Amino acid sequence: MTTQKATIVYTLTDEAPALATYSLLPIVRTFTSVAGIDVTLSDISLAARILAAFPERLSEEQRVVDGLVELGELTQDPHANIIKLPNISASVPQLRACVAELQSQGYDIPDFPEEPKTAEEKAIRERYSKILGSAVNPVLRQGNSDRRAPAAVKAFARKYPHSMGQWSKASRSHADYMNGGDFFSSEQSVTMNKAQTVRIEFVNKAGQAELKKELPLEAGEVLDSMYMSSKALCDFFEGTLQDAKESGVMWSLHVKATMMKVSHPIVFGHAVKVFYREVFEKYGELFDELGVNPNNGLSSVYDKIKALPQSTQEEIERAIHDCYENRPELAMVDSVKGITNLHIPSDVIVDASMPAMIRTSGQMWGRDGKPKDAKAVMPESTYARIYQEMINFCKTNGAFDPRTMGSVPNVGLMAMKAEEYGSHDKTFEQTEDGTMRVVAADGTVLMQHEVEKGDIWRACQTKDAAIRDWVKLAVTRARNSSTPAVFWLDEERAHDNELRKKVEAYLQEHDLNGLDIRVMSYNEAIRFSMERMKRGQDTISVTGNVLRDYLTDLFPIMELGTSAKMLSIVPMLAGGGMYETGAGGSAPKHVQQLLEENHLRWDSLGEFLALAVSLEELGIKDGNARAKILAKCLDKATELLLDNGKSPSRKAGELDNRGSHFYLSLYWARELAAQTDDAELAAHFAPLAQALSEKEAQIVAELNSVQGQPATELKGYYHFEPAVVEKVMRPSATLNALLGAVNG
Ligand SMILES: NC(=O)C1=CN([C@@H]2O[C@H](COP(=O)(O)OP(=O)(O)OC[C@H]3O[C@@H](n4cnc5c(N)ncnc54)[C@H](OP(=O)(O)O)[C@@H]3O)[C@@H](O)[C@H]2O)C=CC1
Ligand SMILES: O=C(O)CCC(=O)C(=O)O
Ligand SMILES: [Mg+2]
Repeated sequence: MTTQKATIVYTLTDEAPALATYSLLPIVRTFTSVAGIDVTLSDISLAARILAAFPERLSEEQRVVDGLVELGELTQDPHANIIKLPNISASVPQLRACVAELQSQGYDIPDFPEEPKTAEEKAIRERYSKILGSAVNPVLRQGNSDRRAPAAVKAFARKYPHSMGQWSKASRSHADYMNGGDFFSSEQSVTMNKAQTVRIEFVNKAGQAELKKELPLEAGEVLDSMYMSSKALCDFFEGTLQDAKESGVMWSLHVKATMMKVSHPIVFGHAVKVFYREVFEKYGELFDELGVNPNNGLSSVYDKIKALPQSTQEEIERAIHDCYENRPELAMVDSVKGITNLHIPSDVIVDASMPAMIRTSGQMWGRDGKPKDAKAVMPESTYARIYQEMINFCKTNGAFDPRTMGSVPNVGLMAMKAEEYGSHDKTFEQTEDGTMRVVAADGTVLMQHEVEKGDIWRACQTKDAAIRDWVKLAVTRARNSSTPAVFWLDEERAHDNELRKKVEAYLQEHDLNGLDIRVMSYNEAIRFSMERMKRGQDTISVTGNVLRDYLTDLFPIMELGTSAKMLSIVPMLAGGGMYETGAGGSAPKHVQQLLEENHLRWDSLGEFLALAVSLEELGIKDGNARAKILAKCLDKATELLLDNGKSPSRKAGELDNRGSHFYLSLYWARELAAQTDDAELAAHFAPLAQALSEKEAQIVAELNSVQGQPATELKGYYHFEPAVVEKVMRPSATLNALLGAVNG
């Protein structure tokens, strides 16, 4: 019944969103096929990316295509239409767990070499380093970011507000950050007046220069350099621990070891070594021999000491426990299992963890499973200050009220690996004292820092084309939403001052008539936005990459209870579109619940919203009228789903992810059957709408009755067996049969 051919690439990722895909994708395909749209699946899960990196070690049947490479190329195609679900940005412990699982399934994948020595190990490590941390998003995000809560979602949150913990003026929770010696205090920044290749060099105390990296830069590109003093960092950690102990608040650490995948694990490692100072002092040499790496958290100690005799293991475990006596109480990730904040660097990720804390009256979970006031330690003061501002605001004004509060959408600079996002290959942990410097092609020293052994030095680059597009996107968003926009650019930051000049210049390229566009420092910007938000007014935040990440969890979690309900669009520089689903992650806790009681509380609202925009865009670009109708009806279906309370519940036995997908298909089919723009399309969906309506009770019963007991073993966590997951995620024979009948 169709004439045009178009493709949406839907990503298969990890954990909860991957499970949800097994239920949602067959539904989506049933609908899109009538508009001649293929929805193809591209596997960019952690497991697939590892398998794709070692083809020569796998048999023909075991080999997989490198989905990420393919998608990376696709981003350069003006017709690209990609729906991107959240994926694991793997920490080393996650990567190792995935490797072990693949090995146990018979894949001859090499171990991750922690400290590569031979050439072969170094080559293996090199391949793994491309998979570690935030490795997918920077490749796919070939455009800037436009994240906001659609009107229907905001209206729903106002009508049915999520719970918000009360804030007391007496709360002792606060953010703590360095007052010197951090990246913020040392940042330098230059804008290239012409294209050239600069050199990053280290000059030792004897005056010998060592080339660390050559960096080809474009004209107009902004280059920053900065360092964090390891001494200042460790003194800071010690000070915060003593302060927390004396004042009786819990201690917690919030970093982004996945996205800042080189610098933040080192910061995390210092925290582990300072917290467990006695243990590392006493067993340091033994730990070195065993290959303990504190950057991987205390789990690395537990893991490596398994090789020791039982009595030594117990002795070390006792020493660990003794530390808890002298240190403040440590925030827990899982108090039942005794997993602390310092166990694994990817368990507490600042963008999600700080808003969760602020939403919970500024409290985190203690050893006894009870919520308590906490000191939130975020060493880098550049961004930590905004959290203190929000905490101050809540202490003064009480918790935000989702029924009345306004919205803070975000336009984020992220294209072409902007800012810290792309700093990984330009981050160096110093091995001796000396000078790090950036030297221009003509020999001029552009920037330099005196550094000491252990300091973390990094450079960040931001391309002019990305900045120009970001300014354009901000103006477009301000115009389309008739909302004031604030560029968050700190007067105290060297980098932001370079950006300020460009923003001022590029704004002149646009018609600003009637728009309210301002530039403010971070503290001023967040206060301004929160004051307006409290009065029910919206303010667009236009920010750099890290603030984009932080704010698109922070504000949505206050406004909507979760960032899963965000519309997250990446208009790519080459003309294509990527539609991210939500703004959060892959929710590992949800998988645990599915395994324990066969209930998946993952909310696919982000997927629904992304799909509607993806279809609409296809409709416009290809002149595909049916795609436009599908998009319009999908948006209506999503609104109905919200209004009728058909989102997943958190409790087993009630409607879950699968049930919400059923309702989406029911409402979508009804809307299509009822629309009058395309009679053939209406006739096509009328029988499905009728059948789904008639069988509603039966289907819901089939979907809910499987819950309450453990799900079938998925035969893997990172690399589960598709046939088994399909069975678990599609338990309603009635629904499957009805969808199958449409597909013929
Ligand atoms: N875009 C991407 O690819 C991103 C990937 N990640 C990756 O995700 C993993 C987990 O990160 P983490 O920081 O724990 O953050 P998550 O966002 O995955 O989890 C935090 C909590 O947010 C809630 N949540 C998030 N998404 C949904 C959803 N769709 N439906 C319902 N609830 C939701 C859940 O709360 P509750 O448990 O209370 O239901 C969840 O436990 C990491 O491996 C990280 O690297 C993280 C961010 C973005
Ligand atoms: O790439 C990542 O690791 C996560 C990114 C993220 O959290 C975000 O973009 O919101
Ligand atoms: Mg984020």
